Formats: sequence, C-alpha cells, structure tokens
Amino acid sequence: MTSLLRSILPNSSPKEEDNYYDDDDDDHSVEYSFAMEYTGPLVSHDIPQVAPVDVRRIPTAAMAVMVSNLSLPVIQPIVKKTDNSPLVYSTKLENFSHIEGVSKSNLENRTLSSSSSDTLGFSDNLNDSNCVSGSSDLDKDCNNHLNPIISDSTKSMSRSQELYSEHSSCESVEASNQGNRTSVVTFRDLPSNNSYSEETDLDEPETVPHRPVVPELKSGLCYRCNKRNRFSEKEFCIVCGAKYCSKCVFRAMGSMPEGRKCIPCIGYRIDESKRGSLGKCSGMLRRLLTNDAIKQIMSSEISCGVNQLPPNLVCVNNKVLSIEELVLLQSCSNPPKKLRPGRYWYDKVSGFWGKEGEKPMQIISADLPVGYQILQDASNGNTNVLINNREITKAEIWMLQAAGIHCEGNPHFWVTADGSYQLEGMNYVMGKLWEKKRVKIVCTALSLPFPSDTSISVGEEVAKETNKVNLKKQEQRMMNKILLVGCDQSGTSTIYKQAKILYDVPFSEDEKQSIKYMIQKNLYSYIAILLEGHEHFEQDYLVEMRRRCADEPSSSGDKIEEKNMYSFNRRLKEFSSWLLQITMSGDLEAIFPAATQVYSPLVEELWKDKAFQATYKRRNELNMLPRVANYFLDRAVEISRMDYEPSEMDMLYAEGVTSSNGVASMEFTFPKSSQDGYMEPLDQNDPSTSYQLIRVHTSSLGEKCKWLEMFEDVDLVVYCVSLTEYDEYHEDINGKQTNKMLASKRLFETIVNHPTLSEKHFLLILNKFDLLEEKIERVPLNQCDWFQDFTPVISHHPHNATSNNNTPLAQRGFHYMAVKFKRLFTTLTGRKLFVSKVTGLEGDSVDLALKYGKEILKWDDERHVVSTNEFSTESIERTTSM
Ligand SMILES: Nc1nc2c(ncn2[C@@H]2O[C@H](COP(=O)(O)OP(=O)(O)OP(=O)(O)O)[C@@H](O)[C@H]2O)c(=O)[nH]1
Ligand SMILES: [Ca+2]
Repeated sequence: MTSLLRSILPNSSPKEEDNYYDDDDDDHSVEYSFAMEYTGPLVSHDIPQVAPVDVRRIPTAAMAVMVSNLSLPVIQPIVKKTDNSPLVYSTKLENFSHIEGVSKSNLENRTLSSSSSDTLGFSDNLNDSNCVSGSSDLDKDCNNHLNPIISDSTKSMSRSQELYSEHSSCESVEASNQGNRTSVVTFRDLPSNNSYSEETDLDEPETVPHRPVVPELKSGLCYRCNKRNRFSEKEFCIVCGAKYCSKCVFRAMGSMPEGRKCIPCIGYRIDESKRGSLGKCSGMLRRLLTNDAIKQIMSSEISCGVNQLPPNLVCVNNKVLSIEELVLLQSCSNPPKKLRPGRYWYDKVSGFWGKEGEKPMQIISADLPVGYQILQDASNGNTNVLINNREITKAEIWMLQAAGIHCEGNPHFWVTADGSYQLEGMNYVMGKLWEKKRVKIVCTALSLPFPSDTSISVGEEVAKETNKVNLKKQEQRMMNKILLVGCDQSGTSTIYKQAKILYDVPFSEDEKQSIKYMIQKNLYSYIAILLEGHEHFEQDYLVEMRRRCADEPSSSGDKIEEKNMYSFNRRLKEFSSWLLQITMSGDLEAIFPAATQVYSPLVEELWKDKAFQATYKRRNELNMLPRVANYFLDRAVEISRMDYEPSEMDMLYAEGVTSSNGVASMEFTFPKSSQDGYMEPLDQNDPSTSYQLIRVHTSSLGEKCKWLEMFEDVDLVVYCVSLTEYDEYHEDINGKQTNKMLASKRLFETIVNHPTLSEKHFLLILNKFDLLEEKIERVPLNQCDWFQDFTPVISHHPHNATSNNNTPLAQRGFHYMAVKFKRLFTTLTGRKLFVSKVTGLEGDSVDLALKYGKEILKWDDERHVVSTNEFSTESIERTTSM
C-alpha cells in the first residue's frame, strides 16, 4: 500500500521515506501520514509505479513456467521475517526454486524497496492460483495476523484510508508487523470468487472514490509505450479507460487483483459504462495468460468489493436503494442480470423486474423487501389490464393470450412467483402461466422474460448460476434478432420451417402434432380430388367402351361394365361417394383428423386397387391437384396411419405452421463450413453468434402494424414477397379486388415507415422464383399496375439480339421487381435495401438468403467498429468467450 502511495507521489519527502523504512519506529501518528491521499494536481509525466504485493499472491512454480515461456522478467517474493510464518515462507521458496534461473538467495535478496514497477508488476502477475483461493495456508497465515473484518477503530478512519487498507495486501501487513506496530488498520479478507455470497463485498461501495478518466488518446496508441498499432488488440482499464498493448499490459496493470485496472487505478470505482464488460477480457489477454490465470483475474474483477455497483445509483420502485437492499437484491437466488445504475420497477409478488417505463425484462426472486410499492404506471402500459397492480404492456397481453387467458373487460390479475394466476378478489387459481409451450415461444419472440426451468438452490449452486448467468449474458449479447414478415401466402412460414431444417432446430412436439394433423387432413382432400377425377375417368371409359361395343355388336353391355378398368368394388364405391360428399359440403375440416383411424384401412385398400392406380397414373390431368399433393400422395398409406410421424421434409411441404398470435420464434447458429473459414476470420473467434428468427403474422400486428413496436430490438427485418403475386387478387373487407403485389407494396411501405424500425436494415426476399419462371412466360409482368414499364427487349425485338437477351425472362423479371422495391425503399428512407432471390422450397436458396442477412449484420458491426473507436468495449467483448 504504502509503496503504491509513494510511487504516486512524485517527490516523497525523505522524512516519509525514513518513517516508512524505520522498522523500529513506534510513532503511530507518523505512520498515518502514509495513508493520506495525494490531492495535488494531476501529474503529467510518467511516474514510477509499484504494484502492491500480496504475500498470498506470491507466484507458484506452475505459473512461473508460463511466465518464463513468455520470457518475462521474474521477481522473487518479499521475505517475511516474522516468526509466525516460517512454514509459509519456505513453501514459497520451494515453489520458487523450481523456477528456472531464479536462485533462493536471489529471491531472498529482493525486498519491498525494490520499486521497479516493471518487475513488481510482473511478479505480482504470477499470483493466479494462490491469490484468490480463500483456503490456502497462506491465507490462514495472513488471517492469523489480521482481523479479516474491519475493526471498530477503522471506522473512525477516513474512507480513503479504509479503502486503501482494503486493497492493500499482506505486503503492507507485513510492513506493520515488521515494525511491531499495533495494527490500527486491519484488513478484510480478499474477496471470494462468489460475488453474491459475501455481504462484505458490497460494504459501502458508494464511498469508493472515482478516479478521473484519463484523456482519450488518439486511436491506436498504447497509453504506456505510446506506440501506435491501430489494429492490434488492446486491453483497457475498467476505471480510467486507458488502453494498453500486449507488451505493456502487465507492466501497466500488474497482477490485476481487482481485474483489469492500471496500477494507480486499483482501489478506485470502475467506470459504470464499462460494467457490462466486467469479467470479459480481450482475446489478447487470453492469449497471454493461461485459462486458470484469466479465470482468477476475471473472477476478482467481478467479485471484489470496490467493483461492486454503488447502491445509491440503483432506484427500485422510486426508492434509492440502501446497501442492505442492494445486497439482498444481488444475493437472492435469482438476482437481476446485468444490474446497472438506473431506475427499475419490481413486482414483488410475481418477481417481474424491468426498467422504469418499460416491459418486464426478467423474472427475479419474488418477495424481496426492496424498494417501495410498485406504481400502476411503472412499465408505462396502456392496456387497462393489470397484473399485481401494474398496468401491463401490449407484449404481455400477447403473452397472456398465448396462455389462453382472455383479457376482455380489462381484468386485474394476480400472478404469483410460480406463475399461478387468478382474478383479483377471486380465490381461485385459473392456471399457471409458464406451463404452456406457446407462452415460451411468445416470450422469446417478444423479448419477455420466461422463468428458467432450473430451480436454484442456495450455496455453491449460486456460484454455478453466476457462471451460467454470465454465459447467458454472453449469449444475449451475441444474439442477432431477425424479424420475418410478409403478406399471407408470401412464404414466410415455409422460410421459417426451412431455417429450422437447415440449422438443425427440431420442431417441438406441439408443432409436430398439429402439422401432422394438417398433413393428414390435406391428404384426404387430395384423395377427394383423385376420386373426383376417377369418376370422370370411369365415365369416359364407359363411353369409350360403348362406342367400341357399337362397332363390335357381339359383346354384351354387362361385359363392358365388368371390363371397365376404373370400376371400384362396393366398399370403395361407398367410401368414394362419402368422401366426395363431405368434401363438397366443406365438412372435411370437422371430420379429419379425428376419423383418420377409421379410414386408414380404406386408404390402403384404395392404393392396392387397380382401378384407383389407373386413376393415380393420370393425376397430372387433374388441375385441381396442388403441386405439393404429389409429394404426399406417393406415401398416402403411410401418412394415413395413426402412427405416422411427419419427417422434416413433410413438415416443410405441409401448408402452414402452427403459431400463437402468429408469432413463431427459433434460435439458430450457422454451422461452420470449411469454405466459410477463410472468409470469416471474425467468426472464428466468435462461435457463439446466434440468431433468433421471429416470424409474425401481419394480421396480428394490428392497424398500421402498430404492434411492431414490440420488436424494437430486432437487428434485421426480412420482408417476404411472393414473385407470383403480380397477377393475383384478393378481396379486401369491403369486397374490393386488390392486386396482391400492390397490397404487398403497401404493407412494405407501412413497415418501412414504422418508427420502431426506422433505423433497421431491411432484406427483401423475393420468393417463389420457381413459380415465376413458369408464370412469366404465360403472364406478362405488366398485369400489375406498378410494373407497367417492364419492357423486356426480347419480347418486342426478337431478332435484335443483345447480350441481355440471353438472360432468362424470369431472371430479368426478378431483377426488375427488385429494383422497383429498392427505389421505393430509398425514397422512403434514403438508405439501401438488400434483396435476395429465393425459392422457399429449396433449402440452399433459403440458406443463401439467411447468410446474406448474416453478412448484412456483420457489415454493420464492422462499420461500427471502424467508425467509432477501433477497439471499443464492444469490439473487445465480441471476441471474448469467457
Ligand atoms: N413453388 C413454391 N412454393 C412455395 C414457395 N414458398 C412457399 N411456397 C408455398 O406457398 C404456400 C404459402 O406459403 P406459406 O409459407 O404458407 O406462406 P405464408 O402465408 O407466408 O405463411 P402462413 O401465413 O403461415 O400460411 C405454401 O403452400 C408453400 O408450400 C416457393 O418458393 N416455391
Ligand atoms: Ca398462409
């Protein structure tokens, strides 16, 4: 401690120096002067600095090997002359004797007075494995000398003294022992790994002094050597923000007992804007140190007292927190993640937790006596529906709806921590919110919290959870949200399902079940079309036979009937007419899939029947049969069975996907392919980049897509348009015929103009290209008013060949429509629209489009990195995976 002080003071008076080194000095009043804080003007020149040395942190052999590999200078530990600890010391020496080139005598010669900041910094850096582990002999030894808790006498001291004492280590302890002084200043235990388990960690951190932030240097400069290397990674100090290159980082930061702080910043409060990066060091540091070392440093960084959030910066339900409240909040089994200075609301009954004026962001432990009562407008909801006296947000209404809860009549609900809900004033639990799968889907899609399934117990579990939480944090930071929207029939659900298949995201049991029913129901409708065709074929055949009969008078009419290759037996005849009848009456929906079991044997019989097979062979003549029918009819017998399990392909081809409120959500990552490798160096360090694809039905977005505001945190909007819509019409509510392409254009304008999405990137997917290829040859594009000026040269001047003419018409049609949308987008936003040509039923095509989306997001990231500061906190975080 004192050495640090001395090093800060550029001109320590000789008197002080004398006092310090005079071991036999009993004058305590002089001793205090060392703890005085330097309050003079900021020093502009480099000051030699000494890192405090902690006896407990004296290096072990294992770590020394690492350092010697790096060929760093090594310093020997400080000799502790007290008789109380001979064992400790010899152990240390033994450890040290393993180090190449460091002799015992050499070690013994070094004393505290060696004030080379470099070597001290490095030596301290060796601490790792011993420094924070709370149970080593070294610790016990230290604690024998010291009261681990600040004694009463300490309380009369100035805050800064206290803090200094806290952050000094056994080194200073030793100094006082050597002098046989009565310990007036006593020391607390070093922080443990567990940030939440120890109350003392948070002991009055509001008193931790701020250290002035160093002036920003030109980008790329190392704050120590002043050398510029714009593109090499740097590590920054979480207090002052100074950045250091790999050569200087250890010299500047020493052993990092409180994490990444330059030595003069040790003991100072961290820069709150860097709180998010606590525990996440740069890739550079990870390259320089071993995993264990990094873990130790990062763990101290997260858990040491001075780095804790000051309670007075946190306000819950309009109450500025006391230290006790903050401790309660952070030490509960499920504490708020990423707690930063700010104003929050807390619903003590359910555990919902959010930022003031915003929807809930987390479910934390309930019933904590933290903050005042919640206010009705805490989350700024405008739905007239209350949960535990708080007016909820629209997103939460969707969540309730997904759980099957009706919100008509502005009900007031009472929701408890386990998700049980009841109407206010009624003593009757109506159900549990979290039991429905759909609720989870909606919650993920709308960024609403959902309780984690692991129930957390106390004790060591908390530590595990803290780690998990940190991992989760990491995941959330890396999560890119993609919103997929489009008009009905544009193919959004096909693309959504395709992505599931492409990126190995299994369909849930719920989804499988309802897609299965849908496929089975559709199968009967396809069979009905075949049977209708069959009736015609049978009839035609009869006519034909009769005609032939007329030519050959010898054969009788009865024989003609028998010979009719399209004749069914009685049972099939009955089945056929029954199925046709219910299809005509539109009852198919009501009968299947319930009747599947009963009719499955008939389907089998049908398929074995020659007459039916004859019909089936001619199915191409049946215009009514949708394209996709072939795919399913080939396996009709299998599909009609009760135990049919749809394959992924089946689910893709099935028309539609289940969802609640039109919201479906999935998480995926792009698989690493060897080809990608060379193109994506960034990703190599960054395997955790994951994506969330959210599909939402525009019909559930309300008037003018009002509820898009719920998707404020998406990173990319993918708008889907079917290329075949240009000659299609649908009836609007007033019975007016509207061209579907124009309807798509209008919806596109509404979404692009929506204030929530004003800054978002847009990727336009022009889908169903396979169908366009067929259609455009038959139906000209200018069927749509918007495409009047599409005049492909080829059709008008077939003999005047240009290079253009070799391009297929569909390709040019696509290009033309893409340009139309691009211009529209630029007119609306002044920005660039990205466009992708897709055939939704082809995996590769969807894969390409989504990878394009990924590129857009990556470009955006990189642009930010380059334009702001070359290694901003975020950019460093991005490369971190701790
Ligand atoms: N030929 C072809 N058909 C496609 C393509 N994309 C989608 N389809 C079909 O078009 C129909 C409508 O697609 P959906 O994915 O259901 O479109 P959607 O209306 O956005 O989604 P839902 O609202 O859930 O119905 C389905 O029958 C799909 O199989 C494509 O690229 N080519
Ligand atoms: Ca549809």
